Amino acid sequence: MKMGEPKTPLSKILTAPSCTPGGTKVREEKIMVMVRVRPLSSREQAMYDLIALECPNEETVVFKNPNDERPCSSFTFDKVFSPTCVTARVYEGGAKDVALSALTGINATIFAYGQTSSGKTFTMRGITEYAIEDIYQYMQNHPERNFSVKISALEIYNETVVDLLNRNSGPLRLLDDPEKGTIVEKQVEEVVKDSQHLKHLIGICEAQRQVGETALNDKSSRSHQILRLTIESRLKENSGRVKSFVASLNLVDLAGSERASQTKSAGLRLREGSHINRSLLTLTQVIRKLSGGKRIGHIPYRESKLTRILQSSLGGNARTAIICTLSPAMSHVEQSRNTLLFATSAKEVTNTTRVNVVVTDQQLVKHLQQEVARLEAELKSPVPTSSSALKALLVEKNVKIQKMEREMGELKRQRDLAQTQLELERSGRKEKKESNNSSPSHQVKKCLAFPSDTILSRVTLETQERNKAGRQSMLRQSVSSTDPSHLVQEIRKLELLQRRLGDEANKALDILQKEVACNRLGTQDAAENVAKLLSEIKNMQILNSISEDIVVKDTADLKEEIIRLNTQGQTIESLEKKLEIVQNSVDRLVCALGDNENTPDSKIQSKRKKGIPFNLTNSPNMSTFIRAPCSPLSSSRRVMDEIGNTIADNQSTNDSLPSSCKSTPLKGDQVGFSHSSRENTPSRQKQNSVNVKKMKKMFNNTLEETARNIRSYVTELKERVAKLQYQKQLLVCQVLELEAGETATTSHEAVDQSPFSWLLIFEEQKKQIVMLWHLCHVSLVHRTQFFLLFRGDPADQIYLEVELRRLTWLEQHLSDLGNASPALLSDEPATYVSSSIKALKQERENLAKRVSSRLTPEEREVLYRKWDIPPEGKQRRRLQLVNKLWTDPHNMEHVQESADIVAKLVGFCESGEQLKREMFELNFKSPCDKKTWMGWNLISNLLHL
Ligand SMILES: Nc1ncnc2c1ncn2[C@@H]1O[C@H](COP(=O)(O)OP(=O)(O)OP(=O)(O)O)[C@@H](O)[C@H]1O
Repeated sequence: MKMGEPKTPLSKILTAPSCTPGGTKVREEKIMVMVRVRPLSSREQAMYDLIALECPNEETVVFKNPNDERPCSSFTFDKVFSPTCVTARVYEGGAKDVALSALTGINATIFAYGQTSSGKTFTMRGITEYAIEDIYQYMQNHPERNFSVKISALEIYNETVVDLLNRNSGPLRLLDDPEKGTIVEKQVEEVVKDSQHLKHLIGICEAQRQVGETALNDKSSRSHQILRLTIESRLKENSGRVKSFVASLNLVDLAGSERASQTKSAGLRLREGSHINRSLLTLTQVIRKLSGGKRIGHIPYRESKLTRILQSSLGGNARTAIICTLSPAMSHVEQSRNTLLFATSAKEVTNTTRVNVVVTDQQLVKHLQQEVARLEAELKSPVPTSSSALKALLVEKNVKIQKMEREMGELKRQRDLAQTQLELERSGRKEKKESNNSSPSHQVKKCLAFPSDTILSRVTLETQERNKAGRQSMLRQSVSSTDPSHLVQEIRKLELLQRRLGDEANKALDILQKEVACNRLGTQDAAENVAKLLSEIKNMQILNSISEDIVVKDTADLKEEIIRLNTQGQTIESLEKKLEIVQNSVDRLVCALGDNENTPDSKIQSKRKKGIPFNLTNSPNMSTFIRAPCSPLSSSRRVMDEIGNTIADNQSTNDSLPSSCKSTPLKGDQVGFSHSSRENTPSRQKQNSVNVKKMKKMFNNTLEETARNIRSYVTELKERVAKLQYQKQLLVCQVLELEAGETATTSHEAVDQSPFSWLLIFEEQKKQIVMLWHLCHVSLVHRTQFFLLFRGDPADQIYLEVELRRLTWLEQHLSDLGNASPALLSDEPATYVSSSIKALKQERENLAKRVSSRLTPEEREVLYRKWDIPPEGKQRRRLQLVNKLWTDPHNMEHVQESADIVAKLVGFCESGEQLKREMFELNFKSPCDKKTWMGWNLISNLLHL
């Protein structure tokens, strides 16, 4: 018989193996329970006993009682062997695997349980014989290992332990060993030479065993017999690895439970029977307690010597198989039922098995030396091994894992995106081939659909260069499907806008000039500057007039259009230069106004300036200026209100003031005298003088602010021109591409069409935008919307570019203001920055209020832990959390997390409101520049009237 490796039926393995500290595997396994029904004995047949048991299949046994009307009860087990099954089949059916486990270092126990004369000894003899054969066969098949087999044997007779290999030793004591469990003191253990020797020794044990005759069995075993084979196996070549195992195979033939009435026992046999029944009862109780699954409460192992010795096999470190033997006779039905109930409990008992590794002295010494060396090294170097340090390492590891998972997610996203782009590109090419006259692409429409009041940032060479490659690629894609007449119409619309801008600039400067002239305000320099401005703006108008003569035809001649646009390109550049000059002029004007008081000239003119407030009320454009450049909350409005109040006060104290004084411009130095002619008291003089000074100061402030607003206005004009120029460039590119035709397009297709190149540009732009948001104190909600919406789709390109330009300009503008002359500084940069910071602070506070309602307590707790927010802090935890959002522009992981949290707080996803690109419409409004844009809107609206 060829020996295979011992196997465990899968159904018996409850849990996956896990590692013990010693490195061996531990697994839980239920006791294997088999039932064997013997044939009717000759005695039973002679008594015409009926068969009460049937085995319909290999797992079921059924009671069949013709005299009983109760329904048949059936029992299922791992294996059921009918009376026709030979012992070899019983062995192969389950006992074999268990027996051979001992060869691989796993303890094993096989025992037979059943009433007297049910066939326990008959079965166990056969099992032992087959096991011995297989064990030695296995050894032969594994020459690389050295095996050693030892045998010990004992019987428990009337609760006395007797050594079957040394009967003269008398009763043996049971001892408790902390490592080995229960051991039998002074028990002889014979080293087995070979299988024959083993069989011989087992024969001696059999011969030594207490056997007696009963009414049911001529050779009834009156004791429990335990044969123990201890098998040690070691690899012949010792490679330093632990490769030695040791395990015991217990082959247990129990004495049979018996009824005195049936066995007709008396005297000695009766006493034996009572001991047997008592120890079997304890076994039954142990099994029943263990079968509950949980080892709660006391397991009465110690109540019998049998259960003490078998303790490790019952719920301990051993694979156990129980063969329950049954007589099929009707006369033994009750005993058989008890046996089956025992078997049913036994199949619920779980053992925990592991490989018993033998560590040789040599290996132990080597291992200990290594351990000592390791401990010494630890002592020398202060490596953190404390639990807190380990915890920190664990956290760090988890963070790394999370990061890697996120990176993986991002990579997957990029891969999917690239694939989608590739597919789009392919289908695009296909469509392009099919029709060259398709409708304008969505992308181009978006490029051209700039709202008229969109404010674009200044076009810088750097930003153009930065994304030139990507943009051109996009343009190439869009051009081929653009209707030429549509392009020309768009160009015309832009030109119209451009002309209107020129008009607006002109009107604004005209107003300024009138004010200055009317009020004789400022120095000679200021007047000159204004005059200069006027001529400059007129110059711009001349440039613009070039395009006014051109009539838009329904069908555009593209060649003409290109030539014209090329010329226009130059004029736009000129216009931009002119605006630059205008802006500088306004700057000088503001400087002149600011310096006015400090110059010698200003002292000379100070007397004249005392009359300015009164003159100002008669200025034809005064109302315009009060309303125009400043918001209703602006300082100029407040100043004018104060002036009005002062005048009212004066008027109330002086009703007889000549009406002409209220409407006719007066010389500054006349003001004081005018009042003093009526009530020329020193106190009144002093009061008037204070009022005039106050008014003068306030008026100067008003003018300065006005000039600054004009400067902002001109800056905005420049922005618009920049935008127009950019749009024109786009259109010129498109027209040129169209003109170049299919050949050029095809040759371009090979260049820079890769979606990956766009993704690189996208990532770069995204980082720049995030940094600029941070520098410009842009709203967190805006950042979140933008960040979550634009994820790298090629159609996002125009939005990213516009945002980048707007922010670049804003940041540049803020730093320009910071570097401007002291006169310019005043409170403007402070207003810009402080108002945006204030708005951001307010926004954070509002978001913090949503933390409790939008996040569950668990989510909050996770976030507090993740973002390192202590329970006790100066601020409330939710505000601390929100204050940490969007604070690290260098860390894209932080940015992503911040966006996710803000999105949740604001409810972008829940509300079902999908974020749409169109919501941006290239028309971003930043909270930090509200005042400036408000002013601009007011001026703009006014001038359009
Ligand atoms: N499966 C079987 N096939 C044929 N004969 C069997 C079978 N099982 C047992 N016998 C016979 O039944 C008789 C009783 O068997 P056995 O001594 O093994 O019972 P037992 O359970 O050990 O009894 P006890 O507990 O009294 O020692 C024996 O003569 C044996 O040969």
